[in-house]
Amino acid sequence: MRFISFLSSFYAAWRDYPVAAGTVLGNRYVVQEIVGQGSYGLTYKCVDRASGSLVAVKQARPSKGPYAKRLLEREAMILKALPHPRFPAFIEWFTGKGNAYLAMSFLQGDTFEDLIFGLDYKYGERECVRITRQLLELIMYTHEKGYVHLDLRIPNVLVKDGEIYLIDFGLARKIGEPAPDHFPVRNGFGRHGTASRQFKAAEVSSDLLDIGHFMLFLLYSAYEPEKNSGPSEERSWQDELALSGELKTVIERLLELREPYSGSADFMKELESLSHLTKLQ
Ligand SMILES: Nc1ncnc2c1ncn2[C@@H]1O[C@H](COP(=O)(O)OP(=O)(O)OP(=O)(O)O)[C@@H](O)[C@H]1O
Repeated sequence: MRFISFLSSFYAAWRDYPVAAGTVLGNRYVVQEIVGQGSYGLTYKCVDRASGSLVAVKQARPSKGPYAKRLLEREAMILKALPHPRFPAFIEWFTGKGNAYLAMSFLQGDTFEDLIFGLDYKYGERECVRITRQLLELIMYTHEKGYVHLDLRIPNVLVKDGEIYLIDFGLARKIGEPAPDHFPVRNGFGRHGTASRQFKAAEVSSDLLDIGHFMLFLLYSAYEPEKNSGPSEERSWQDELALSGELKTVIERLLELREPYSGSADFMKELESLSHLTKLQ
C-alpha cells in the first residue's frame, strides 16, 4: 500500500514538473520563471510575444485532472467579471497538449508575506490602517460587483510603490453561491499562521473576517515578546499586542467577537474615522 502511494505521488510530481525557462506556452508566452506552485495550479512569469509585456500564466496542475481545469476556468470567469487596475487583467484562456492555462497581466510588487517573513518589515497601527483602507477599497469594488474573494491572505496582497494590489481569485464566488462540489478548503491562514476553519460561506462577512486576520498579521510583525514571559504562557492577541482601544474594537468586530459590521461600506466608515485619530501608535 505504501509503495503504491509512493508511486502515485512520484507520478504526480513528474506530471506537475514545471517547464523550463524559454518554453513557449500557447505559441505566445515565453516562460521566464515559475513564481508559484499552489495545490491546484502552477504559475509562470512570462513575456507575451504579442505585446512584449510581462504576463502571469497559471496552469491547472496536470495531476489534479479535470477538477483543476474547472477551478481555473472559474478563476478566468471571475477575473473577466472584475476588471480593475489593481487586479490581474484577464488576457485569455487556452489549452494545449491536454493542459489548461489562464493568461493574465503580471502585477509587480512584493507580497506582504515576503515583506514580513522574508524582509522583516514591521507595521505599526497607523500603517496597518492605511494599508487596510486601500485593501478595503478593492474589496468594496468586489462586493459591489456581487462577488466575495474568500482568500484574503498575506501571500495574495501585493504592494508596489505604496499601492496595494490583489491576486488569486481562485476561491472567489458570487455572493450567496454555494461551494461547487469538492471545492478546496483552505486549512491555514497563510503558509505562516494557523487560523484553520471550515468551508467559507460566500458572504461579505467572510471577507471581513479575513481582513481582521490580515490586520493581525501586519500588527504582529512589530510584536516583541516580553523577556520574562515563559513559552508556556498563552496570551490572547488583545493582551500581546497592546493596541489602542479603538483599533482593538475594530478588529474584534471584524473577528465577530463584538457586534459585526453590516458590510464593507460600514467598515470603511469606521476606518476613515480611525485614520484621523492621533492616538494611533
Ligand atoms: N497576476 C499575477 N501577477 C504577479 N504574480 C502572480 C500573479 N498571479 C500569481 N502570482 C504569483 O504566483 C503565486 C501563486 O499564485 P496563486 O496564489 O494565484 O496560485 P495558487 O495556485 O492559488 O496558490 P495557493 O494555493 O498558494 O493560493 C503568487 O503568490 C504570486 O507570487
